[in-house]
Amino acid sequence: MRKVIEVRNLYKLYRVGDEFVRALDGVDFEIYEGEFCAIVGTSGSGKSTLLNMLAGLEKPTKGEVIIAGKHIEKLNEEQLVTFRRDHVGFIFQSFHLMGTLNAVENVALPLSFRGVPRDVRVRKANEMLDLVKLGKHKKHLPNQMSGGQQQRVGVARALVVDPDIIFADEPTGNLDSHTSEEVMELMQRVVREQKKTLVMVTHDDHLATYADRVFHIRDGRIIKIEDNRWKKGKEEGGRHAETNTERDRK
Ligand SMILES: Nc1ncnc2c1ncn2[C@@H]1O[C@H](COP(=O)(O)OP(=O)(O)OP(=O)(O)O)[C@@H](O)[C@H]1O
Repeated sequence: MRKVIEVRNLYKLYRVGDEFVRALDGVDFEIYEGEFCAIVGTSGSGKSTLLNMLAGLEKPTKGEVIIAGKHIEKLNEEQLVTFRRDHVGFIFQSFHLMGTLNAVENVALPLSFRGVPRDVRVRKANEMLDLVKLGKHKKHLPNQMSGGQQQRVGVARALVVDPDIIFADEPTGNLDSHTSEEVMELMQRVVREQKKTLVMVTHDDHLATYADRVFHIRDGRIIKIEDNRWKKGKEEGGRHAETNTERDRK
């Protein structure tokens, strides 16, 4: 199985007044093609900082982030924009949909930034909305849809560019618990069907159980990597046996 994300000895220090905050304090892991991974930790543990490093939105203080074979910590701003456009899809907590555009137009938007012809954009957006089971809401504006439906549009929009990796930052943070479970089931299904790699950040231990592997982060360190595929009895469970042990480095 192909390695899609490799993080080596990653540090991020922030200066606050005279002090340094170690937001990431020596992080190492690998994520493979087709995995659904959750990064879980309490507020301030370093989740968003880690996701920002993986997405190339912030530079690490030290260490390596290798995505699809590219050292992204070495890319300049312009190269990072290209890298994100070509390899990455995002799902946000607050959906980030355009209020004046209907569901099809919202999903098609990332394709227009790539210069895809209109008929192809519309066809792909329609396909993605069918995939997330929003066939009946294609012409609806965001304010004519529920939170769960809006996040389904968000999932379709992340998928439409056929990215190698999808990053999701608290994707169900604005949804009630029932709707959250539905969105998690949807993400689980699309990862499997579309063979995507999904990295999700959450503070919610229960939602993390939807992931294949769960990375527990505390004080900027990965303290444990759990493999849920064993519990779910999935066929490929053995692949990461070596990473399934407690790795408390304290
Ligand atoms: N720009 C910044 N300047 C200074 N300190 C920062 C900055 N960003 C994050 N930190 C600090 O780094 C640590 C990790 O923050 P981070 O936002 O990654 O945590 P988190 O797990 O995502 O928290 P939350 O769940 O509340 O979003 C915290 O101590 C935070 O105060």
